[in-house]
Amino acid sequence: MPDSNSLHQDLKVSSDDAKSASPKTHIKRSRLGVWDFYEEIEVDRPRFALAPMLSKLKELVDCFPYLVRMFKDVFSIPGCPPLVLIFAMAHLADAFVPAVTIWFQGQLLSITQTAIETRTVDKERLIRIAAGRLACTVAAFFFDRIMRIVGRPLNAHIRRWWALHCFHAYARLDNATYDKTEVRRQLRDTTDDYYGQSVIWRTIELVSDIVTLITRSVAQTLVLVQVLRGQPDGPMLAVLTLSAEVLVCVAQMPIFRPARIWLAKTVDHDFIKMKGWKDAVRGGWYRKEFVVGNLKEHAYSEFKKASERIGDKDTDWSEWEDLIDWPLPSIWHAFHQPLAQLPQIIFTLRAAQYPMSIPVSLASLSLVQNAASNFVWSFHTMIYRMRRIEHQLTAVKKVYEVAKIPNVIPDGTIPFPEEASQIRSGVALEFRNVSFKYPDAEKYALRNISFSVEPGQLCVIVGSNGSGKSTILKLATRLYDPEEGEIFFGGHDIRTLKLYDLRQAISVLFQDYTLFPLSIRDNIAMGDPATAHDDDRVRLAARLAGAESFVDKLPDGFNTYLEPPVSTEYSSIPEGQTFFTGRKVNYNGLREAAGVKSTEAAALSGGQMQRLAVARTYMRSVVQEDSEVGLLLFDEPSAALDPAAEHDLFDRLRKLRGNKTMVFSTHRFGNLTKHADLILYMDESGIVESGTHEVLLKRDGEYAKLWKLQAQAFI
Ligand SMILES: Nc1ncnc2c1ncn2[C@@H]1O[C@H](COP(=O)(O)OP(=O)(O)OP(=O)(O)O)[C@@H](O)[C@H]1O
Repeated sequence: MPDSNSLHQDLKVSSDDAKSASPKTHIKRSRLGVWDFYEEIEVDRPRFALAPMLSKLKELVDCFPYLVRMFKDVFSIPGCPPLVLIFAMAHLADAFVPAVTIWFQGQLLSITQTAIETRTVDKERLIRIAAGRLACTVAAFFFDRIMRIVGRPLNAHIRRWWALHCFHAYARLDNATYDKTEVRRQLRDTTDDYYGQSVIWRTIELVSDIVTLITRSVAQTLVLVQVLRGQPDGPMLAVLTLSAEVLVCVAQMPIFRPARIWLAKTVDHDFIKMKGWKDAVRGGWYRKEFVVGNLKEHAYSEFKKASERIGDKDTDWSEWEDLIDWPLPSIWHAFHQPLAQLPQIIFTLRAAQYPMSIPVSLASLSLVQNAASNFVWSFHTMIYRMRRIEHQLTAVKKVYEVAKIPNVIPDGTIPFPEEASQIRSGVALEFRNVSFKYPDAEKYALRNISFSVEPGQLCVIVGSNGSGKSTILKLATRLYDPEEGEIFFGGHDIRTLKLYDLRQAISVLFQDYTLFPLSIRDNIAMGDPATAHDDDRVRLAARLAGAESFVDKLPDGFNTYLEPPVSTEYSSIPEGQTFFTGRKVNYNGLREAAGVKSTEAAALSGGQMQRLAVARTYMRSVVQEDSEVGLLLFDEPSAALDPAAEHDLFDRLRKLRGNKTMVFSTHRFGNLTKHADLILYMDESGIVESGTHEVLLKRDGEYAKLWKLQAQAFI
């Protein structure tokens, strides 16, 4: 583990100033192990020492409205207000227990003093004090129980509400927005569950802890001052004992931590390679290639070589982060030790000076130290919580801001279609001088593309890899908007149409389709959310796609999960371990009793998975007689199908589509292009040929060449 010295050294040795980020800041780059650390430094940083603390305070103040909103929201969750009140009351009542305990200790001290002076003891008072102390212990236990009992359902209510909030915030994001690095980061910071606790619940706990601890510390101090007022050297002992602790704690307060803007990344090939290999041996989906490729030895040797090259620099960023954020505590700890000894030293000196008061002083020293350790515990806990508050409040702010992340693709206002008949006869699609570049890409994916597909026509796009066929389909569904040019859908510029209506009117099957971690039934049913409940429709869609028979053969049929999203949990004792008694740990009996299968994932072939994806499309566009879909888009829907299944798919699609407009992107012409009303032949420069099969054959250009090449393969 690196220490602060190496951090300091690294920063000093290899820091250099990179290019200016803005007129008032520059970026300082440092090397920390395998990490490149970039920090934004203000050029005209004010000499004013409190500035970083004030920025931190401002940050906290900015988060405050979100905290208020969070509490308002929690109070609006059905069932929560009474639980919150009970929880808060128990917390507050608990805060006064230590102060009452000190008060009883003070009473004991005064009895001791009287006993020394008068040689008599008030027994009744002594019993009352003992009973009072006992009551304090019982009360503390009781309040703790209440907090636990109420906390559990409160957490559950909040978690449920929070899960819905998060789900909605995630689900509403469009593709281009989700792809943005800053959005991914924002989402990652608000992960909805942390050991079953939401950000909201953790914040509530934290805030109530801090309020309780402040109340507890203030109450304790007040009672302590009251009790020690009459004792010789009492206040001085109290001040000395507490100040040492306060000093250390205060130094650790977040406000004393400078506000820094930084990022760290690594370009160390060995570190990245090791991480890649670690993922490869741990992730189940790589195992097949791993085993078949005989990668065991190769992987180990690659990992070992990288590990030897990298040496001790193989540190995750989290280890450096601690040092960057908390460089001070060790210095303060050095002061702490001598300060902590001061009360004893003073006491010894005073005892030598006034030997008669030794018993009382001893009792007050014990009371002070007792109270101090209590106080210090509260204070330390409070500071520890305070360290988290900044992070926690920022998390709450992010929670609400995630729900407001604007989507990159702006919504239109015009409803579509104006009349249902517009859909039934198919919808026209036109690209007019469209150019498009993917975010962060340097090269244009499409340049000046124009074509027009009339309502009800079948258009097939063919051409070389990377020529932009899939991109055309992505732009037609507004996953992205073009940089230049316009796209018309049913005669409207698609940017003016309501996004929901546009996407309702289009059914699309992407080349890189995704099967969701849901049951096969749900995977097909989501093709048409409006009729998702209808099992017969799901079955029919599966039948049309040629999936029904193999799905029925699976042990759980349509309820099969391809990759179970929840895995079976086991105790931490590993399989095969032998106990002291000689018993060997074997989970097979438990697995059998619980009906856990030996392999949890259902294995389907690539073609079978593609049929499921096609079934989803059928569900949406073909099964429904009164379908609202007017344009069907297919991107390589037959890539994983055998020739018979492909022929079947193309044939069925042509027959079932009725009057709907259909656009296909494919490399495998089959007999599809023969039936096409329009064929677009693309290469990297754009659309190079267009027309019907006959026209293009006659032209004897690129399309004709490719067609003949494919036809020859079958002669
Ligand atoms: N998400 C992306 N980000 C950046 N560039 C992309 C992205 N997707 C595709 N591209 C690039 O855009 C260009 C067009 O890609 P597209 O997928 O549309 O081609 P295609 O004709 O469908 O290819 P294929 O026949 O291999 O499926 C390619 O140069 C590709 O590298």
